[in-house]
Amino acid sequence: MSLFVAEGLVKRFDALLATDHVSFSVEPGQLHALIGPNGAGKSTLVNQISGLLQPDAGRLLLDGQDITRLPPHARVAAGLSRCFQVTSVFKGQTVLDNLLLAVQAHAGSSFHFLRRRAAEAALQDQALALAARTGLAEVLAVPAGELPHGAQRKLDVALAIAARPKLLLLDEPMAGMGPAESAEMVTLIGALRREMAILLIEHDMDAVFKLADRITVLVYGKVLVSGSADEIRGHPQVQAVYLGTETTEATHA
Ligand SMILES: Nc1ncnc2c1ncn2[C@@H]1O[C@H](COP(=O)(O)OP(=O)(O)OP(=O)(O)O)[C@@H](O)[C@H]1O
Repeated sequence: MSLFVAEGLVKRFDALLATDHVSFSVEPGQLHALIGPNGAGKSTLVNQISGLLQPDAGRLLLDGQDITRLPPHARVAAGLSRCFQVTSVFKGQTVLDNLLLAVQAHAGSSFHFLRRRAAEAALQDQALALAARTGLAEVLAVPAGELPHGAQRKLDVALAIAARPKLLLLDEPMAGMGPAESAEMVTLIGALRREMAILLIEHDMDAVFKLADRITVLVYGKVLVSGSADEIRGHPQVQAVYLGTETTEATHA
């Protein structure tokens, strides 16, 4: 069974069909990338998946559960975490405090049987483990707002995986990064994909081809093609529409 299914999604903005009967699925353990030129409808689709926008038709299934009508926080509880293009950290708080808040928010009742000291120690352990996994162990005492851009994005990822998602939705995690920071983010995502399925929306094509098991290409709100990284790389229509050098979008990508 697919871990995540988008089935016949439709979203209209007046006369514009921004999502035109989009269907694709993410398999367990896979990193699935969603690419497409500017204006193809990626953000509109991601917002429907995370629950910020309601589709006009179609449905979304996560691990067999219909999540189409759930509000965003209920989707997180169901196992779908999103990392935003715009950072969601508390900038005045230290990295450690941000991690502790996130771990605590998702701990639920799991520490209720512990005494307060022991529960605090368990939360602290989880926050430190999260920092180690995401390469933030050296900057725990730094206020989040003072981190370099790349480290802020890592903190975003850390906050999203604190919820222990089944599917992690990464919305342009490399945006605004230089080559060194991008390379670090590719390494981090590469490590996470062993633990959870990932849906990656990204303009950086090198990163997409390095990381993706499957790629879905959106053009004018429609799925042009879905396939393995090799199939997409060699697909003539994809090359013409998206990877070709003749369009400004391709330069941007
Ligand atoms: N709230 C809205 N109201 C009206 N039109 C919208 C709205 N949001 C998006 N659109 C339109 O829908 C189309 C798809 O936009 P969308 O932002 O989803 O594309 P995108 O692939 O994410 O683009 P980019 O890569 O530039 O972020 C565009 O033509 C856009 O102008």
